[in-house]
Amino acid sequence: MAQEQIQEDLKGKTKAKQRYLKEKKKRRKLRKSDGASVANKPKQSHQATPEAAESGLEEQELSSAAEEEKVNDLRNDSSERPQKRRRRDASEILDGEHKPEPAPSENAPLDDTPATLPSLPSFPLPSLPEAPSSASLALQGASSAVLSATHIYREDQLPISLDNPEDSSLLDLRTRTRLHELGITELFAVQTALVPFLLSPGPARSLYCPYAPPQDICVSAPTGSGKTLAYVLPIIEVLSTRVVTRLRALVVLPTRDLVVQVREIFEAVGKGRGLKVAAVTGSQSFAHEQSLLVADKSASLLGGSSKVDILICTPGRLIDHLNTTPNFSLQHLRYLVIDEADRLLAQSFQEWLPRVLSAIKHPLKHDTEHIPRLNDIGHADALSPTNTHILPHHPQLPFPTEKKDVSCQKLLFSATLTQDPGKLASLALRNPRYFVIHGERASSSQEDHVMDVVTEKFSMPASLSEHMIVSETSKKPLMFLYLVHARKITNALVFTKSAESTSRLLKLLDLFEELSIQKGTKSAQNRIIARAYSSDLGPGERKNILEQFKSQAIQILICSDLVSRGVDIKHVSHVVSYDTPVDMRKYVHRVGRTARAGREGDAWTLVEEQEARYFKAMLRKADHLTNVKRMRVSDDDVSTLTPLYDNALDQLREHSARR
Ligand SMILES: Nc1ncnc2c1ncn2[C@@H]1O[C@H](COP(=O)(O)OP(=O)(O)OP(=O)(O)O)[C@@H](O)[C@H]1O
Repeated sequence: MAQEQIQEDLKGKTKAKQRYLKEKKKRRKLRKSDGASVANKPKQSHQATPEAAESGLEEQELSSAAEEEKVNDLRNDSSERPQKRRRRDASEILDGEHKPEPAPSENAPLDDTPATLPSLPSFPLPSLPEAPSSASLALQGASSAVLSATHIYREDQLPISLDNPEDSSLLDLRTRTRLHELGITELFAVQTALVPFLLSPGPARSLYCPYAPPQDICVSAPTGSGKTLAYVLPIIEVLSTRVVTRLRALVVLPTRDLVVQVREIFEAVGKGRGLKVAAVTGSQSFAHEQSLLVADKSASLLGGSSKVDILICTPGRLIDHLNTTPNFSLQHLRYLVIDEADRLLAQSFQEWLPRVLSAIKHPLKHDTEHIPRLNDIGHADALSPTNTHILPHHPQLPFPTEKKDVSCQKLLFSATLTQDPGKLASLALRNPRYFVIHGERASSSQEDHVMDVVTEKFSMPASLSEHMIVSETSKKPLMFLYLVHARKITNALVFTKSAESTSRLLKLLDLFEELSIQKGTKSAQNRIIARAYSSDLGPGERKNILEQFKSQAIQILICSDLVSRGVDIKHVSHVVSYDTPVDMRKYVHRVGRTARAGREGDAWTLVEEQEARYFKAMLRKADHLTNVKRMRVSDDDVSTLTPLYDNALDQLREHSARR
């Protein structure tokens, strides 16, 4: 019985379900045919149909339809919403603060047209200030002395006349005659600017000028342009007027070779003028140097004692004498010359510069016990005029006691003068005056010249030709042999980076020459003579080798950078940088050993492939890349040298292995 009842119920339920499914089908059809209208159908409240209420399935169906409608509503409204949002944003900006949106009144008509906004005031867009030019940046730190430098050009030369007693160079007739004897008939540009300036009538020509102390001088002029004579001539001219011998000119140079060279020039030009010149470098015993410098070592003299008028020295030896030699005093100095100034300023050996500057200004230890009385001194001029204030009052003092300064004038010279304010400040220059010597007058404007000085772009001799050969490291010695044999380079200075590199290159060249003679490719008379020149050699040996090179008994001198600065050997026609110079200053000084005093000269740099980028960048930075021509050497160019070279290389390896 119960079984039957259950089956009846199931039938009833199945019928209801069938009815529901029919209805559902109908609705679906209707929805499909009425698709668009359904989409736009106004929103209405959903009421569950009685059938739907019968099943959970229907509820689900209805909620998804409602969802669909919501989406449609959102789509329809989407065109309006951003406008509303924009309006609110604009009012926010105008009022400067967020205002809550007013609630729309119930009767207010729906306004779909966008409200006209008041026009916004326009403000300039923020932008970065214009970047200053590199020129103005560079000039910012430049001193007024550099900006108002005197620029001179290579062609500004001044003839030295013997007929006219009043020559415009202001040189004494005796000096002019001497210059003619030495074959110098006109002043080079740097001399044309400096000699008349340093010899102008007035305090500039006096031995002491404590009340009108002279301006200090900084000179930047290319290598071989005659800077040495530019200071030698005025010093000889002014010091020749002296009565008593005092140390009045001190020339400081970085190397012994340069000291010897400058001393020879002073002696040659000053011949017959009665001035005593000495050089101290440490190549002689200290006691011997002391006996050259001071006459009296026994008593303590306020004014010091000197046997020389002009002293040329290296900084190290100078400090030794300042510290140790009794009565060696700089208080009478009229000229302090710092040649190759940038190199010397980079050298802090025993703090040489502050020590020298202090010895010029304060020559005496302020130790009253040791100050003798005026009567004991004997000579009124024993003490320099600047220091008379330390004497006890005496009515007959020859100098008034007004404010005065030391008469010493500092003269700085270099082909690569530094613009480093820190280094220049250490010199305590007095109202400095700059002189800069350039190449051709027409090549650049005055502003360009100032920029070149400030950015340390150095002038080069106009008569110099520059080349570079880029090669594999292993082929560099072969390239050197190519220059020597195929390019016939002779009277050459060859620069290497180290004493080791120097001796290996020399050995290779010697072996190659020997093999050439053995194989009969050259005669013994045509053998190229080369020597090494480095600081490893003693002073006597160095002097000897330099003299042989000057007399052309040696054709190739392989050397370190010891002789890259200042050394003046007239017949050097070629310079080879076997190892690339590490900076532009070094490059300028190396290549400057040739093409001196207007003569022609060739410079070659051998650049290893991996260094080429750096080397070119260095030249480009100095605006000099276009001046250095690249030369390509093919295998064919060196084919005749290669077998002997390989042979020489094998022998060199064996030689090195034996050592
Ligand atoms: N007025 C002149 N007439 C002829 N020759 C001169 C004159 N002045 C200098 N010389 C010669 O020019 C050469 C170079 O001079 P100097 O050595 O003074 O050059 P520099 O400018 O000091 O070079 P560097 O910067 O390389 O030291 C020397 O041989 C010198 O004798």
